[in-house]
Amino acid sequence: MGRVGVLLLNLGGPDRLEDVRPFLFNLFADPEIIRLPFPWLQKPLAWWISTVRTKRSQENYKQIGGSSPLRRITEAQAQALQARLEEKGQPTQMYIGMRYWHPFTEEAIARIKRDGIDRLVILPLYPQFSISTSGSSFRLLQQMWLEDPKLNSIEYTVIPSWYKQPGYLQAMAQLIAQELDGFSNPDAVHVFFSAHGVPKSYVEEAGDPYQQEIEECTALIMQTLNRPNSYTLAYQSRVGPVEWLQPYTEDAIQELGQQGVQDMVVVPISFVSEHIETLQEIDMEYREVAESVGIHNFRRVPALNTHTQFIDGMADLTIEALNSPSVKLSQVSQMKKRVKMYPQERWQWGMTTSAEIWNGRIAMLGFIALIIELITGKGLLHAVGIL
Ligand SMILES: C=CC1=C(C)c2cc3[nH]c(cc4nc(cc5[nH]c(cc1n2)c(C)c5CCC(=O)O)C(CCC(=O)O)=C4C)c(C)c3C=C
Ligand SMILES: [Fe+2]
Repeated sequence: MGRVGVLLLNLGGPDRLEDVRPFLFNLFADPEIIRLPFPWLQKPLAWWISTVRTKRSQENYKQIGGSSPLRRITEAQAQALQARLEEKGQPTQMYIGMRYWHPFTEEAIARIKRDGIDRLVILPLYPQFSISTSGSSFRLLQQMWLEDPKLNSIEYTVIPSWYKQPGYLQAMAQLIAQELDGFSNPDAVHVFFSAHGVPKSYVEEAGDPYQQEIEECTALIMQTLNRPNSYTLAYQSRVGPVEWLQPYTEDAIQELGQQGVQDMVVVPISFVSEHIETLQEIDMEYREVAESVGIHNFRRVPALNTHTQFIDGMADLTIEALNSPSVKLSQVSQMKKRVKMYPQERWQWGMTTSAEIWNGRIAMLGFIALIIELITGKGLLHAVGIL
C-alpha cells in the first residue's frame, strides 16, 4: 500500500489574542464564507470586517483564556487516531490542515510531499458537509492539486461527510446519556441540539446539504440514545445582517423557558472539539439567557475531543476509505447533489444580468446605510450587529 497519510481538515483558531485579527481576516477573505460578486472586493471587505470585529472577538477569546483550544485538541485527536489505526494494523502518518490559522492546509500539503506519502485519506473534522467548512477546504485542496502536478502522484480519497458513522453516533449518545443521568429525573430533561448556523441562502440558493445532514444526524443520535426525552434543534453563532437558518438558539431557549422547561441539556452538534462557541457562547451567553427564563438546571454535553468510541469510529472510517473506490475532490459537489460552490471564476464582466442585480443591491445597500447613519448616528455595521 506504500506510505499512508491521513489529512485532518479543520477550521483553526487564534493561538494568542494578537492572532485574532489576522485569523478573522483569513476567515472573511474566504469566498465560501462571504459570497460576493466581485473578487476584488473580497480582501478590502475582509480587512474592514476583521478590523472592526477584532475587539469584540478578542473579548470572547479573553473569557476562555486568551486563545482557541482547537490546535491542541486537533493534535490530540490526530495522535489518538494514529495510535488506534496502528492497533488495528494500519500504520499511518497524520497531518493537520487548518483553513484559517496554523498549521495551515498549505503547510500540511508541503509536509505530505516532503514525506513521500503514496496514499492519502482526506478526513474533515466536520461530521456534516457545508459549503462554508469542508467545502471550503476541499476547494482549496482542489486548487492546490491543479497548480502542482507533483501532487498527482499521490493516490488520495476524500470523505465528504460522516455523520452516520456508528462509532460517532454511539459516542454522542453515550455523552448525552451520561449528562442526563446527572439529573434527578433524567427522562424529563429537554435535549437541546445547537448547531452552528449558516446563512439561509446557502441552503436555499446554493444547495448546501448542511441543514438536511444536521437534521438527519440529530434524529440518528436520538434514535441511538433511545430515551423518551423531548428534543429541539436550533442554530447558533449568527454573524451579520442576513437571515440564517432558524430557529436561532437564543430564541428557542427563551421559548422553551416560557413553556415551563426547567431542565435542559445542550448538545453542540456540528463540531467535534471544544471551541469558542461551546466554551463562551453556550457556557456563558446561552446559560445567562436560560437562567433569565427560569431554566435553572442548564448543562452542556462535552465535545467529543478524544472520546475513545469516537476515535475508534474515525479509525474504522479511515480503513473503510482506504479499502473503497477513491472519491476525488472534483466528485464531491456531484455527490452532494446540487451544491454550488462560490462561482467566482465564472463571473463575467459587463452588464450581464447578475452584474445588474448586484449593482442594484449594492446601490440599495449604500442608500440604506446612509439613511441608517442619518437616523441613528451609527454606521451600518453597528446597526446590524457586526460591531
Ligand atoms: C460546522 C461548523 C461551522 C460552520 C458551518 C461555520 C460557518 C460560518 N462561520 C462564520 C463566522 C465565524 N466563525 C467563527 C469561528 C468558528 N466557526 C466554527 C465552525 C463553523 N463555522 C468554529 C469551530 C469556530 C471557532 C474557532 C475557534 O477559535 O475556537 C468566527 C470567529 C469567532 C468570532 O469572532 O465569533 C467567525 C466570525 C460564518 C460567517 C459562517 C458561514 C457562512
Ligand atoms: Fe464559524
